[in-house]
Amino acid sequence: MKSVSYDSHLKVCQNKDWAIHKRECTALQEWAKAAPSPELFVPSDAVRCLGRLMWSRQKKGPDSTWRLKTREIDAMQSHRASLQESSFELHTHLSHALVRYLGIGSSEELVQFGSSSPRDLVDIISRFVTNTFSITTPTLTPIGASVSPTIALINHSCEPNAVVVFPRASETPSTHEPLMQVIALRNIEPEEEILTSYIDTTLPKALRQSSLKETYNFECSCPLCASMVGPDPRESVFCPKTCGGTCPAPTDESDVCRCVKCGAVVKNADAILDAVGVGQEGLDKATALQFKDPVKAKQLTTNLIPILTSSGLTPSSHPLLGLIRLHQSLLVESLPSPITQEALDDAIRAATRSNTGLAAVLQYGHPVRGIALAELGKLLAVDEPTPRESATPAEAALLYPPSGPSRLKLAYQTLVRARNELLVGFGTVNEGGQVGKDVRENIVALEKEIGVWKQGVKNVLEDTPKLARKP
Ligand SMILES: C[S@@+](CC[C@H](N)C(=O)[O-])C[C@H]1O[C@@H](n2cnc3c(N)ncnc32)[C@H](O)[C@@H]1O
Repeated sequence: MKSVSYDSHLKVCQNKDWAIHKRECTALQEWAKAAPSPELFVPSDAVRCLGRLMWSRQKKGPDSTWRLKTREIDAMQSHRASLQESSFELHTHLSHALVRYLGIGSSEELVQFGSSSPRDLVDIISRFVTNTFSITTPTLTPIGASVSPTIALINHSCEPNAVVVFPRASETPSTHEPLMQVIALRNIEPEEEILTSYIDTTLPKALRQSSLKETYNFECSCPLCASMVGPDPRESVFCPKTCGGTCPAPTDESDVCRCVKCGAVVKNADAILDAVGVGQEGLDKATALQFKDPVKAKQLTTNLIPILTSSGLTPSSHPLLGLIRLHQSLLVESLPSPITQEALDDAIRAATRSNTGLAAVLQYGHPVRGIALAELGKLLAVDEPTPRESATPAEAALLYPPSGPSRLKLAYQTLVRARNELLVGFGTVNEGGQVGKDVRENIVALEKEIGVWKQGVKNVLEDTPKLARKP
């Protein structure tokens, strides 16, 4: 049997957790016994988090902390009375799973959790769905669910002025869990509302709106959703006459699209619509296969990206950006050992396209941009297994990624940009989070390497005339 233990200095946490842990441990064992397949041995993060909420409601006695927490959670917004039909399935599924996890056999048994009826249970589920945050690693991979009644007071905008992150604060010893923080992405004026984004804002308006409606039950009227100005880079195609401008991508409602710069008309609207449809389907499939069958997922992204690119979509457009980002992570995950120049260069090209796309749709300092730039910078800084023989300057200018000293210089510049953005997105007080601190170390190491290289060149230059003078 596998076991996890608390560090000696985390005894306080262990004692605090104990009351709930006793119940959770039994519930997890019972759940695993009834699981139809090994992938379902552990309930979802949502069910586990809801289980903890219910056990904390069940906890009676003089412990005022639990009472306070329960009161705060009960004060959070619920949409029970106005649930969208599209979210019935999610709520029903969560209710069934929760009841099974808690081992509740009848509605009378709900009373011990402070709920008198299934209606109360739907309220709890709705509060949970409406107010939960994903817990993320320092590189923004979701690893769990969390409820913070205070942070849940913050409303949504697709153009947020703040973000919720979990940076490892500089004064926190590395063994402690990083805390949830709200970081301002720009100066926020007194009386100005603090707004975060609940969803992926790289998605086009229709998808953002449907996701907000389904999960949070409101229609967003933020400046980005209300904006009618110019094509949205999330759904745009390059000018068919390659004038440098872009055109709004065709949609089912409107297939007459013109370049905003030169007015040229997009002729292949149907082909673009088809490519977007196929791309969306492929992205869903590849995302589902990402961990189960990464080879197949990579095959899908490899085949689909050229189709969408040749239809004219810009790299910031949906679903091309999603495919490029997934492709990059699949390439990085499958880098061979020892690494080959070809695999490394492929990963760098994909990371560069991801960054180009993200820069067009996310504001400066957004944590996702910072992390993506750091990934690109780190890839560029990897020692080249077989650097290219020096080409002429004209040839070299056409080759990407560059090789040799130019590559080192680009790695350095990219990491500096990454650090500046990470300081914004994860907070200067947190030194840009764990990734910000790692990047700073990479920059220092590169400065030394570039310094050594420059010194080497200087030495060669100084020695060359003397050597040339030799008979
Ligand atoms: C996490 S809560 C935010 C706090 C909530 N407004 C409250 O008073 O408790 C999310 C809910 O707030 C509302 N909400 C958040 N942002 C909104 C927005 N931009 N426009 C309209 N309603 C919004 C929606 O009802 C949503 O389900």
